Amino acid sequence: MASAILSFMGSLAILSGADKFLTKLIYHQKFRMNTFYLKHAALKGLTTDYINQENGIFRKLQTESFECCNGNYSPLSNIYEILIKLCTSFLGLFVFGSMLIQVHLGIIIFLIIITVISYYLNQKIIAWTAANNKERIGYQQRLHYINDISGDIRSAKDIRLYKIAVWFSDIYNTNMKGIADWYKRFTRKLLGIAVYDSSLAFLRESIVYFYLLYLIWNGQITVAEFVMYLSVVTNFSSWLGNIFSDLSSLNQINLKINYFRSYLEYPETFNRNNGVTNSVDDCPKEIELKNVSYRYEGANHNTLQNINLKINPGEHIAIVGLNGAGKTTLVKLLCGLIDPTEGQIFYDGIDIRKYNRTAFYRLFSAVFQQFSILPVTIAEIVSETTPENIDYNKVKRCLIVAGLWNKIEQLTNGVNSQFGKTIYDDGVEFSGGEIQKLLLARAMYKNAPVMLLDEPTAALDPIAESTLYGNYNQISFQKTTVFVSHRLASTSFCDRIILIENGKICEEGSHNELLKQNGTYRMLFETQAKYYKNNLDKTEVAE
Ligand SMILES: Nc1ncnc2c1ncn2[C@@H]1O[C@H](COP(=O)(O)OP(=O)(O)OP(=O)(O)O)[C@@H](O)[C@H]1O
Repeated sequence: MASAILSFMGSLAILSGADKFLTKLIYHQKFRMNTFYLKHAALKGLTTDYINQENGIFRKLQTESFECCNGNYSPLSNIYEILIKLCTSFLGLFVFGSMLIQVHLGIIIFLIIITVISYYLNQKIIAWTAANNKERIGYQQRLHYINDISGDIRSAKDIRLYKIAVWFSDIYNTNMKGIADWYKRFTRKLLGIAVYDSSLAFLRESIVYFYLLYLIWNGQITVAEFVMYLSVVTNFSSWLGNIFSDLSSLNQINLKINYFRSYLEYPETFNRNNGVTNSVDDCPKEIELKNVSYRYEGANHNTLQNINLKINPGEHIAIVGLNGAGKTTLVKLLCGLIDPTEGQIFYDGIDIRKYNRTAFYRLFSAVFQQFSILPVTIAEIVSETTPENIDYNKVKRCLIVAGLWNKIEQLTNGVNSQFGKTIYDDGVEFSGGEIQKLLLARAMYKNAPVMLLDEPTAALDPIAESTLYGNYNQISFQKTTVFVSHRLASTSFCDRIILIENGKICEEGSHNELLKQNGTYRMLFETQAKYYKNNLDKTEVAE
């Protein structure tokens, strides 16, 4: 008897020690695995085809994937812990099972049946949670959004001027109430299952208890053994229950890993590791669009429809049109951020799908309306390279032509000043127009053969704008340029103006040719000119 009790106590100590030791041992491994997969998730996001980033399904998978490996309690880091728990549970099951088998095999079978029933009862909670999770996540997303935006400097002005705080506070309360209701329903479900679960545990304990009493009655075990076996039964049931719940957790993690895998394996359609590179040099080549149409994912009509356009090497093109006409979409097509849904685009006579896309991007310097600037030094932003590789004279030249040098000169650290205060307390903040000049300097530094400027002057003051037009020849020297603008007068220095209307090229020619056509361009131009002229006339009359 003493040996049985000793082996019982020893097994308990070994199992709990093994569990603690292994859990500590994997701590470092968990961290390594998290960072490894986080890096892959980030790399996929950074390098995936641009079109994937515009795709709702991809973005959802991306969010799920980051959640899967972010933090010490993420599903991926739990794998190790669960596997260790499973090992110790199996060991415990084996140790206590071998003790119980000496009493009666039927007890083991009975305990397994009770545990399986309890497991299926608990599966009901998991199924309920899965079915109602979308609702809970919705509340949480809205609450997170408000939490995030409350500290976002970009929204701070609108929040104050449009009384958004009051509005958001109502939304906050509604969602807090929604989530509290959700947890109330969840708890009710949990309690319902807990009643059944406790009844099962009671049934289990009673039957085993009476059976062991019966054995004492018959003189088959002593009172001391009775007490020990009671404890063995509880331990056996607990290890068995752990195994079932760990297997269920592994199953759920498996689902999340499937999301992660779908994200990492999300199809990439652009040529990356192979493809043509021989036309990618400093010399601009002919660009031709043949019957190009483009439809955004989920849209019910084409944004661009059957575009045919040839841009000669070194030609300066202006693209004009009303809001939503498709100008930016055309620019994205030209530089290969998106591929036509119909038709083909050729660069130097070769379909751009055949190019190595990474090399192809070297052909373009672009300034988009939506920009991204990293919190690094001004020189690093302009040169897009590390400090040891920066050509500081070139940085200066580009900043002068972009009209930003006077501002940079006044900064204590000049071009080595950090941009923005998101990371550096002493970072410098720029106005909208100054940011646009910085982006222009960056585009010039890249010195690519094709320059794409999508409304580069929208935020510039009249003098800065006029200086830019004056410098345009210098900026665009020996380059093909595509200049998108709503200021029609500014397009007159371009060789050719393309007017896009309803996704099609409606008018094409020089400024004077388009005025003579008496069409939409003339109407738009006169509408804009009239505004300036009328104001000027009024001022002169007043004088
Ligand atoms: N990522 C997108 N997903 C779905 N539709 C889009 C997307 N981007 C643009 N669109 C749609 O395509 C149309 C053309 O957009 P685009 O940005 O090309 O117009 P634009 O001529 O540059 O307009 P603006 O002068 O206002 O800048 C718009 O009606 C817009 O709703």
